[in-house]
Amino acid sequence: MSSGKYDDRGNKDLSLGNARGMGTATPVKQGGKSFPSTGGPFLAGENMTGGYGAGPDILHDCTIAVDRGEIAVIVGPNGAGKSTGMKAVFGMLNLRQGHVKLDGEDITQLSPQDRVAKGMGFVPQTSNIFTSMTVQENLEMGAFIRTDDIRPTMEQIYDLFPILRDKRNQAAGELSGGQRQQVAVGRALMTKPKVLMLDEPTAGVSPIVMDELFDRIIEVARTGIPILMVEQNARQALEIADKGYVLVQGRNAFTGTGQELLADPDVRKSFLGG
Ligand SMILES: Nc1ncnc2c1ncn2[C@@H]1O[C@H](COP(=O)(O)OP(=O)(O)OP(=O)(O)O)[C@@H](O)[C@H]1O
Repeated sequence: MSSGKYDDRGNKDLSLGNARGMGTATPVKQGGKSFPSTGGPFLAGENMTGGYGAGPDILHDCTIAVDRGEIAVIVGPNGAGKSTGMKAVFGMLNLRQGHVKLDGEDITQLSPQDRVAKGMGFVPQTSNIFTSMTVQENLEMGAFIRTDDIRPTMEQIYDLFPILRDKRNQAAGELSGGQRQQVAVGRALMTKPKVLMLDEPTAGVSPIVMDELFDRIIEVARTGIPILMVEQNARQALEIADKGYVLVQGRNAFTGTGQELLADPDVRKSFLGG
């Protein structure tokens, strides 16, 4: 398994303001146990409280964020509100309290479409590809907001996911689970996002395919795109995470670096199977 510390591996794009080592280390002020963190996340949902429609609150003062050049992972039990937190950051929930900030700008009131135009890419957990369209058509659909030449981006995506080049004329619905997830991530990359959000990118795939997908995700992060993702495979995901959030019942229970969370006895006992 690869480590989340990838900025010494020749990532030329990380010069754009990697927040690591800048500012003073301060504890994250939120519910639950936290570890020191550096300031200035690139994308953050801060102190979010809200639910679906007129229903009860699912999120309670919940904060999730990702820094420049980093991978942040959200883990927690089923029903903890991980997907809801992602939807809130993407603008699919009306927050009663809290803010969403992108590169310092308050985008809480923007629609999901406007957030995409601002540089956010989101791969939802389900229905994230057009199964009856070919792989290439899926990628073209991903570029719907662009008016410039999309071919160079498509070539980059085929370089990143070579199997998609081989299967570009095949219906996406005929691909394996892991390959479909590559189509979904590739489609989101077609907008040339500044930040990528992934909701359970390894859902339903074998451990080997999961490792491959994580390696590809690390590669995407190395191109300079911060990644905020939800994962069921908590231990493996925290291994590649710069930052981790453990959510329980819509609240922050533990926050720290991936390594801190993996080493924490309480986190291990309750969420990582000892
Ligand atoms: N569209 C919806 N309308 C109403 N309630 C919802 C909706 N989606 C999710 N919920 C509720 O919100 C709570 C949190 O669900 P959510 O899917 O965010 O959890 P999760 O941590 O992502 O879980 P899982 O790991 O099972 O995907 C649950 O009680 C769920 O029933």
